[in-house]
Amino acid sequence: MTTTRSGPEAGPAGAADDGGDPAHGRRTAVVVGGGLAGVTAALALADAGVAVTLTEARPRLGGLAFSFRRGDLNVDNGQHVFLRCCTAYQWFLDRIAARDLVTLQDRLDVPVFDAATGRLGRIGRVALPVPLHLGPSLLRYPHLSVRERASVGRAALALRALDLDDPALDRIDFGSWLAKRGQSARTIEALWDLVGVATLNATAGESSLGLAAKVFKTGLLSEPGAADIGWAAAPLGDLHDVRARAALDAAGVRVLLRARATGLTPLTGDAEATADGGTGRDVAHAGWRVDVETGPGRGEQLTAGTVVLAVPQQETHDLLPAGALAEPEKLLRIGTAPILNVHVIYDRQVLEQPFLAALGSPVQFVFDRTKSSGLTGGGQYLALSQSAAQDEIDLPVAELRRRYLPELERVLPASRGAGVRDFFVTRERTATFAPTPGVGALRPGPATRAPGLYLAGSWTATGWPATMEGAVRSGLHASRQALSVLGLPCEYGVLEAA
Ligand SMILES: Cc1cc2nc3c(=O)[nH]c(=O)nc-3n(C[C@H](O)[C@H](O)[C@H](O)COP(=O)(O)OP(=O)(O)OC[C@H]3O[C@@H](n4cnc5c(N)ncnc54)[C@H](O)[C@@H]3O)c2cc1C
Repeated sequence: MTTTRSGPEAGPAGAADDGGDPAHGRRTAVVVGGGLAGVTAALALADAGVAVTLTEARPRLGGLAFSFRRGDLNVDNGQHVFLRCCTAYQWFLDRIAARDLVTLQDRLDVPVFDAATGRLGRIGRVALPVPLHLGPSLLRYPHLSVRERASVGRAALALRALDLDDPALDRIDFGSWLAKRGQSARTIEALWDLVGVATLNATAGESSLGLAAKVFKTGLLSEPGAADIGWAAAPLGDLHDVRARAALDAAGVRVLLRARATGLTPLTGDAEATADGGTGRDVAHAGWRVDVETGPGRGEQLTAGTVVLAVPQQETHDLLPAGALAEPEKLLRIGTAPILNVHVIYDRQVLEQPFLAALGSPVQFVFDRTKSSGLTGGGQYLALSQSAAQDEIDLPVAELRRRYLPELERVLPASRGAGVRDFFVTRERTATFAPTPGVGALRPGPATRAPGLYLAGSWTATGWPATMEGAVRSGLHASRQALSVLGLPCEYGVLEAA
């Protein structure tokens, strides 16, 4: 059975004001998708006085950044980090009152262990202006020769001179660009890819120079503290689900979980005429009907003046009404890339630091998740974050176990002889959009040609790779566009930062 709820009826406080408004129904919104982009858009719209319904297909909020229970353990689907330059994500943490659930380094410090040589190096910063702040750690970096270290400085300066607004950068691959600037294969592996694979989810050769330049310029070459690393000190679900839900409830957003949007239809009248014709955003429209499946044979029809689609690109393509984008098939050409997480519970402590990066091994980054997972009993819980994991994402657990336990013994000598209490993996096959050269031309902005319909998601044109920062920014971009059309103020200056 399908029930119908209009936004003003369904909406919380403030919605009733629309009853006498000639633009009845316009100050109502449905946000489809409860990942970081959708939650952000819902909060921003609600904060401006719009009556919002958020509809999420899964039984929880948080999208791709979530946690789940495994026995007594809280497990993150994948290790998530942010940098101090991720101003929008930190705005989000403040908005959902979750700042107390993250840790942010006082000063960038990444221990890098080379399993082939047994040497430990560090990437860190000192109290000097950019780019000198990285100079001392680069000079001491043991994983590169003196000549290679000198070449890094020259490439960094060339990178710094790039204009991020130049669309030509998107058509060039980062690996070729680095090679042309004298970066050896070893320099790319031991330095550029160390950072780039984790942030872009692709090697330099597979990455758009535009996206790589965004990461390195913003993170390493803008402010001295920009690359200080932060991570959740609690299960991701405590932030992106529990606290986000509390913030949405407090803002009066109606949240529907297990509620998959299955159709989006312009309401009859003006909207029908404009949805496929691109007749301009100033044409009055009657709004949208969003069909939502809430269980077998059950559903709701939501109506609203504004709709924000904050779902992945494939789902967006399938929900978009005809004519909403000039070339909707472009969305299907945005590829995806996997991330594998390998979880190991040892019977003792084998890693002293919060995290470690590895070279000379398939192991990429190892994080200590003992405290945040709630593990008790004196053991240690390590999560290996393996980006750009195309070759491993479908391997059986037993094979991954055979591969990774010996590798961990090479990377973490203290794990030799330690007992393994549990070993499991989490696989995210479509963890991010693939940051391949040319992807920039495929990513749409927040506005569509259909009045009142906006797009959000880390895959939209934020300038950022697929990150929590990009997701939050996309939600803010979409809501800012919507609010400006509605004539409502949007007071978040955070978009101008970074
Ligand atoms: C393993 C892993 C590690 C990562 N590591 C990092 C990291 O270290 N740092 C970082 O910044 N980023 C990281 N990311 C990327 C980051 O998690 C994402 O970019 C971000 O969370 C995407 O948010 P989003 O809201 O754009 O999309 P999503 O999270 O995909 O949210 C979309 C939501 O829409 C819902 N949905 C889909 N279809 C419908 C429908 N028809 N109706 C209703 N709801 C629907 C989905 O269930 C989902 O909840 C990582 C991602 C993964 C998977």
